[in-house]
Amino acid sequence: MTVGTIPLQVQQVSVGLSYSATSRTVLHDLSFDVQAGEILGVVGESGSGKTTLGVACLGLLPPVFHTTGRVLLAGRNFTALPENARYRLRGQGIGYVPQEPMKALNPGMTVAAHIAQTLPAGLGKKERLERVDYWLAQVGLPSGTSMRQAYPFALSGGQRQRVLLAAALAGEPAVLIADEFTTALDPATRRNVMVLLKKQAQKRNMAVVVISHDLELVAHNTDTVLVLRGGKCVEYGPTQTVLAQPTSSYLQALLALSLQFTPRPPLSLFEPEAIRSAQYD
Ligand SMILES: Nc1ncnc2c1ncn2[C@@H]1O[C@H](COP(=O)(O)OP(=O)(O)OP(=O)(O)O)[C@@H](O)[C@H]1O
Repeated sequence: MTVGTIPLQVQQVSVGLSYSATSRTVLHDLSFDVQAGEILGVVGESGSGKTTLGVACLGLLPPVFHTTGRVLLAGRNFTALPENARYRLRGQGIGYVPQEPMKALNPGMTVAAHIAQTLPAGLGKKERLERVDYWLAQVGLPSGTSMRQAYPFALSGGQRQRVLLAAALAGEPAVLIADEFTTALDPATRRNVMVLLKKQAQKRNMAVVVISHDLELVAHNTDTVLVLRGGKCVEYGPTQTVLAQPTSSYLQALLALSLQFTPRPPLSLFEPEAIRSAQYD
């Protein structure tokens, strides 16, 4: 990539959805850039269009969706490319960690095969094996035969998410879109993979889009944030500024809600009555 080129530019992207009697707009006229080394957080309530935005950037929305506008990768109009050219760019031009690991992993492929398929072409067998082990270790999974030869059904949810992250990072993409990729991870592992992602973004000038419900994760780990509501951008800018001075009533309410959380007195285990009578409103 030429120095100074912006890895990801989303320009006036709108996405409509039509099937049967349904016809509506899911994303409304979104525009933003993600610079080399930048991590952009995309937040918003369920159904606000976060995943649709990520998949639209990859040009992988199913036919019920209609996309207008442009997605540029390193200045090149990705949207206008024929599908075979876009296919070649996925993995190393633009990588993806999908939201649903079990759907994304091929049940007939081992962990090693998932990671190896995104590695740069032309590596020898020994180097491929070493790189698979390297990426497994990077995401905190054991390297070695038993993990390499495991099939997805034998993995926990958090292990599956990390295999997908390892596979995406192994492609050394210029742009990475990671959709809710820490939901099945314990807090320590979540922290470690975020540290890994930040280091990779800086080391390789990778532009990253992190899609998440988790305001805290976004607050601590992203440079910029885009808040979606009903498919519209209601806030966009440097994360610390946007979170410190929210202009939309939506983000103000969201922030107030996260601050209002007060821990409840602990319930004694093995006391079903206490659990039944507890108020979780
Ligand atoms: N394959 C599909 N067919 C029809 N409608 C869809 C499809 N995928 C998504 N939608 C609709 O598009 C809208 C945006 O969905 P999307 O998955 O992008 O939201 P989201 O913000 O990622 O939600 P979540 O946080 O729950 O993952 C929703 O109204 C959803 O119902």
